[in-house]
Amino acid sequence: MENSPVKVAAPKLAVTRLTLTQFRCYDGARLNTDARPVVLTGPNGAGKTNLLEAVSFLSPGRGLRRARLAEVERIGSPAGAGWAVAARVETPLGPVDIGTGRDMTTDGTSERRLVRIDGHPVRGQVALAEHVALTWLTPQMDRLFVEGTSGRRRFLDRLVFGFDPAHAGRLSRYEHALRERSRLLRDGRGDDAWLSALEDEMATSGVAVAAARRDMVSRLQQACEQATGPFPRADLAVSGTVEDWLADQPALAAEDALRRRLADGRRFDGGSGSAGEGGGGTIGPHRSDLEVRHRGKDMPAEVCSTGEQKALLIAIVLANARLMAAERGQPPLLLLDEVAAHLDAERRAALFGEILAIGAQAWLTGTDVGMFAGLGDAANFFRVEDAHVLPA
Ligand SMILES: Nc1ncnc2c1ncn2[C@@H]1O[C@H](COP(=O)(O)OP(=O)(O)OP(=O)(O)O)[C@@H](O)[C@H]1O
Repeated sequence: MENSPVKVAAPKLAVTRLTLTQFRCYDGARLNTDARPVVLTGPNGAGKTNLLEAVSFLSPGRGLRRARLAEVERIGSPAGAGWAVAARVETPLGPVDIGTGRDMTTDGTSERRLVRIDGHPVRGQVALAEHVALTWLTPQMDRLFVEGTSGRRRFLDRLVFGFDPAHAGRLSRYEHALRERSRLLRDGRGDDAWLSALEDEMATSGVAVAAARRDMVSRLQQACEQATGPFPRADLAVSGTVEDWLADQPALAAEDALRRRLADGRRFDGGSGSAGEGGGGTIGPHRSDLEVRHRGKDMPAEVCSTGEQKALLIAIVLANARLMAAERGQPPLLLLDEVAAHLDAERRAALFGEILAIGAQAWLTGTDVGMFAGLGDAANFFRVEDAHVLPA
């Protein structure tokens, strides 16, 4: 029997209304909640993860499935309808109405996402990070430590967005310049001044990206140190050439060094030698990695068991939420897809206890409502059935 855990702190950031239109399996759906955690239960294929995915579109990026925008549109929806997610979000600065969806004004092949904040269109998605911080754990992330570095970089960057919304802009400027430079080098076009301008952008935003990740990892490590309870202690490090430079030289010197290395590496980066994950150059923050070790086992995360890897991820996500609550007075939204089912009763109670103590609005899914009994009346419960959301 799980005990109803610890006191409920006042949540600071919470979705209180969510409306989906032509989104995945939903023709239309509306869900009203309060700031407590949200539990969604129902059979396989009912539409639980799709609701979490809808919430994930309240932050910049491609959502928790990294879907192409066209895939998100309900199969069988009226031609040209386009999908949309609208939400009322309570924030420490007051309520915000966020609307987002695929841009249907072009030829229907657009991968551009439109964003409206309080009814006003905003350029790009970066503005979302100024209002909503969110982190997710999905079953697909069970392989985060064993797959390529890009997933771990994305995971880390999402944590950084929560503290530093400008990180999203820096990252997209860096990636844009990186792609442009690769294209010019590959095509054998591009004069010196053009390439230098792109490399200058890469040096300034790239070093800022690396510095923000280093700073995040060091603060997150401290939050991991303070963890109590049954989740494993994680040791974190971010590895990469620029990160190494930043360990013993100021940012301006690192920028100069990166600019020089880029200018010297044009011939190599234009050839096949730079192929591989991230492409377009052998050094820079597109090559960095988040390295995680299980302290108790004294082992790198990638050789830990699947269950241990999941527990490490939960430990990191909770440490991040505690850190945000302490530093910003505002924990992030937590989207925890099928997390409870994989935990034993002790860890499940510890997870619920932490969520409530931090005051985060966590969105939790599972097939069995009994798994969530430990939350007592401290959560909003919904039953999801055949693409319909019903109060439990
Ligand atoms: N673009 C789409 N149009 C219509 N239906 C879709 C679309 N994309 C996904 N679906 C369907 O949505 C349904 C619900 O998926 P979802 O992942 O939300 O289920 P779930 O309740 O989380 O299930 P599980 O417990 O198995 O994880 C699936 O049957 C899926 O085929």
